[in-house]
Amino acid sequence: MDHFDYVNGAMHVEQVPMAQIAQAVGTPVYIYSTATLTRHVNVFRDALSQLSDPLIAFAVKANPNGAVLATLAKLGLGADVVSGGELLRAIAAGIPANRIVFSGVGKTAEEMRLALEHGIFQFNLESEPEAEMLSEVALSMGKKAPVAYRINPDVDAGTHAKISTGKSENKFGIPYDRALDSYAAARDLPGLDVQGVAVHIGSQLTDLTPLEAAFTKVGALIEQLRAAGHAIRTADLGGGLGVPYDPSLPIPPLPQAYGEMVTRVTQGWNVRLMFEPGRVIVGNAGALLSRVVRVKQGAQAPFVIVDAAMNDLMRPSLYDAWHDIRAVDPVGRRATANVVGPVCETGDTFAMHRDMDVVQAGDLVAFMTAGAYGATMAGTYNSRPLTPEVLVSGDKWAVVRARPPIQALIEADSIPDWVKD
Ligand SMILES: Cc1ncc(COP(=O)(O)O)c(C=O)c1O
Ligand SMILES: N[C@@H](CCCC[NH3+])C(=O)O
Repeated sequence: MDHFDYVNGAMHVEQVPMAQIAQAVGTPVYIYSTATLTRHVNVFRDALSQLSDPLIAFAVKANPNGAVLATLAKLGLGADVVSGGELLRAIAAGIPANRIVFSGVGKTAEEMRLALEHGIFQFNLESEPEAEMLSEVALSMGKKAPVAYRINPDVDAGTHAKISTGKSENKFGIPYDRALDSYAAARDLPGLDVQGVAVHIGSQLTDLTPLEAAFTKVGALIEQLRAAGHAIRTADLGGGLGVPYDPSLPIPPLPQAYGEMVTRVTQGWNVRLMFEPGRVIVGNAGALLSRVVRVKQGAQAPFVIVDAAMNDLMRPSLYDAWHDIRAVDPVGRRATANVVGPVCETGDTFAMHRDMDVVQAGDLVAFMTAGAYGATMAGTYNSRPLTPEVLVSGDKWAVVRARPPIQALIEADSIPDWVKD
């Protein structure tokens, strides 16, 4: 978090005081650091420097903001997309189609057509019916779709159940034991060009062991597929590397250790390796800035009521996720408090019994490590407008997504005359 730090006692993002952004844009507001994004891309890329021409496809779902994507595009990243919307955002941000991979269990024919029109690098298929549909769509356009099957290796990623994707009971991928049959069927589909294998076992992983187990299974499968006559040229190892949120939990492995493991395990595979990192690129490059509305006495601890809520940052209510909460101008004292938002749900709670900076009404607080799965998962529950987003670079900053006027929420509805009468 070195680009989010205290200068003369007040928190800055690079050279810009957070208070200046709050003053100009209002709160809550997401703030991203270009310097941190750049550093993370370089660290991740350096960790893979032993590999020849890896494709690093940023998982757009982690942060689809156009300015963030354009920053990553400039740094040479590709994109892993899971919808037509993400595909169009990636392309609009300058990510070339030949660096885009399309994941997801529910791609529609329309989304397939869009991706084929743009000429993306690879579709990661997740079922046989999907393969059949893609083949038909490609044929109808006179094309062949480049595909990999995402396999489900039945490996427990050891992360939160709601973000585990590699166990046999999860909806993702094709069962490992049936993979040879699925590939054989895909080879017979005239609209497909079967080029690879893909895997992604979950997110916020804090241990490399399950990743290594999954990759080892991919390596064994590549051998079997080649023996069966498939020309496997790519292997997509997904994303999943965790970032440090809570110092009381095991510290996630660094990209360097991940890169060493990947280099070792994939030796001799003779494929182009692909990666889909999300959180590790953007997580610590963002914070959610919020203002304390009031502090209310509680039975055990005071409730710090802030103007951000579960609709702005869903992770605590959805996964009991822990985000560090810091005063932007700390007074130098700490105490135990509960931090909650204004939404009418008990789940609108960011922290309970948290030892934190003492704050009072009007103070600014920053929710750290909010650059991944923050703004992208926001909604308008309780008729709250979507949170604006700001990108900082050195001493420059810009609003990269404006706060929509409340009126826009109301005007979005149309009331038919027969309801009014
Ligand atoms: C297919 C796929 N690729 C990549 C990612 C990115 O994961 P992470 O943000 O954990 O790196 C995800 C999300 O878990 C995913 O579902
Ligand atoms: N939304 C999740 C990550 C989901 C990963 C998507 N496959 C989180 O905030 O941790």
